[in-house]
Amino acid sequence: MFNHQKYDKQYYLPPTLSYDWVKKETLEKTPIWCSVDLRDGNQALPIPMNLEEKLEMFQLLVDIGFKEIEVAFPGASDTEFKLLRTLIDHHMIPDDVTIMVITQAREHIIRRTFEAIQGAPKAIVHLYNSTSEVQRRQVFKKSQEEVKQIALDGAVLVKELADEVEGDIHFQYSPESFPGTEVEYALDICNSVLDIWKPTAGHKAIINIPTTVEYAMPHIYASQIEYIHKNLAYRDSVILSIHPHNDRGCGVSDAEFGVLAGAERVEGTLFGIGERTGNVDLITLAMNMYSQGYNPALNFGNLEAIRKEYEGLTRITVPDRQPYSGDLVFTAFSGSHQDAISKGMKYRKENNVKKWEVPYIPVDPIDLGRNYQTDVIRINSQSGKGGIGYILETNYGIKLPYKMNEAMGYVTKKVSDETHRELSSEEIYHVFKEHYVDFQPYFQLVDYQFNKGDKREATLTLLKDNQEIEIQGKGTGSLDAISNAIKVYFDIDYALEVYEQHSLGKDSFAESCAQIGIAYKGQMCWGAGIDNIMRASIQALVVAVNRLEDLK
Ligand SMILES: CC(=O)SCCNC(=O)CCNC(=O)[C@H](O)C(C)(C)COP(=O)(O)OP(=O)(O)OC[C@H]1O[C@@H](n2cnc3c(N)ncnc32)[C@H](O)[C@@H]1OP(=O)(O)O
Ligand SMILES: CC(C)C(=O)C(=O)O
Repeated sequence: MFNHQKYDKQYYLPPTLSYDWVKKETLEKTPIWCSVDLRDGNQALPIPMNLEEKLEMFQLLVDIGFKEIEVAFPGASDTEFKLLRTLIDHHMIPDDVTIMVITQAREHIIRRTFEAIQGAPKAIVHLYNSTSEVQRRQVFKKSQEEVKQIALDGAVLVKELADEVEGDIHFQYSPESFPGTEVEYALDICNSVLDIWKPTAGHKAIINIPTTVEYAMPHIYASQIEYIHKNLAYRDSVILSIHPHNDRGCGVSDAEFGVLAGAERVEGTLFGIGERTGNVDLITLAMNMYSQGYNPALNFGNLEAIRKEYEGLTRITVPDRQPYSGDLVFTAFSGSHQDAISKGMKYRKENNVKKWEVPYIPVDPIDLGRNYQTDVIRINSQSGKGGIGYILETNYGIKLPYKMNEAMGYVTKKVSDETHRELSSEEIYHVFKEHYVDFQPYFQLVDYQFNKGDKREATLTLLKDNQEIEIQGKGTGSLDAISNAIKVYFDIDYALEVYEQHSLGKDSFAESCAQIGIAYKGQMCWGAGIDNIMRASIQALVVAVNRLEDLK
């Protein structure tokens, strides 16, 4: 039964509430990013990555620029253990990258973890135990003191074992299930763990506060983090880290507010892959900074390729609307958005604008490996002339007169509406060709010539009813002469109101596209031609005349 009365708040407020974080505007200093793709991300995959896939993922993370990577839960499986041995034994960890391994605060798992990292020049050992009221009562059946003791015993053992290995071992502690834990109690455990580790400014420890399950709104998390930030022991010797999940859909806000509140490090995954609704998406966080002019110290210039590789390794598909990385996030289908984007892009080009400020597109798709041809504007029945004109111009170099573009807009919209689907740029070009270039049901142009070089006297060869006919006309110029020949032969009068023409390429051999609009009985009829300059304009006129209703 759908019954909200079954639920109650499952979070705790800190004993004193302060909201200094609200006064800060945005993330100005890049936090330390720690990727947990190979651990928390992997933990959430129906088919966890195999060794080769993990090694490829590690390399991908290194290439993006991560300097801290949680590579494994070595106590979990042989594959996790082997990953560490492979990375360490084959010297695959760059000097500026620190690996992290996670362990429950349980003796045999801690010992196995240290076996896994033997020989690593540098590593973070991440110790955790669950501290929430619900888990103390239901899972462990232990008191606050007893659960705290699990953490302290773990901290002692981790310190002992670290002293026995050669590498530079840093410590991290997480009060797992923090959102369901009394905040003062969580702080007390963290400070007691720090009392054992005795971090120094030169050898800092990490205290990592997760929203293991996101139970509250982001401002609650920020207030909790601010409280911990202000009351943490050894503060100058501790890196305060956060690890947001996304159960309420606020992982990104949790992370941003958490950093405003004093966190210096953020754990998360690419594309937000992780337990249940995921970990915080580090791409979104980094790109949020980037799009305000800050260097996120991670490079997503090839995000399209990163996504494809990630999808292959994890067998998870990134949603089309995932911020920054989804297939459709730069794409406008709707007419008014397309109109503004197309005008914004034109303005940008014509005015040589340096900063990015195109309406409806927060970052330049090019920066993330996307393109303007296929990513920005796509056409369906919600689209308008602006978008359709943009597709023709960007993909085919065809610029239509305003009113013709409008007519083309309605024709294209109708096709999409009737077929009930999106139209590709090729299909849009096809619609244009069919309706404005090839539309000659009543007569077709075969040939033309001007008498003895005089452009004011034209002879046209037309095909009508399967027969070639020759017609002549005189005028003030070439097109006028041709138009008069048509008018006289068909005994029809119209006004040639619009005539535009442009080259379809940069060199002198490039074809030309002509557009002609003729007014007849209060209506505009349009035609286009693609050929050499003269033939293109005659073709355009022939199409426009073929549209006149009295010709039928
Ligand atoms: C929020 C997070 O993401 S935390 C990370 C979670 N990640 C994972 O769990 C992935 C890897 N985990 C694993 O492979 C396994 O769970 C292992 C290898 C760690 C442990 O496996 P098992 O020993 O079979 O235990 P399992 O996980 O099924 O059960 C947990 C048992 O450990 C106990 N336990 C859990 N944490 C602790 C702790 N810190 N100290 C003592 N006991 C603990 C539980 O109470 C339970 O005890 P029970 O056997 O008496 O019922
Ligand atoms: C172990 C911790 C950091 C964790 O993964 C979580 O609480 O989500």
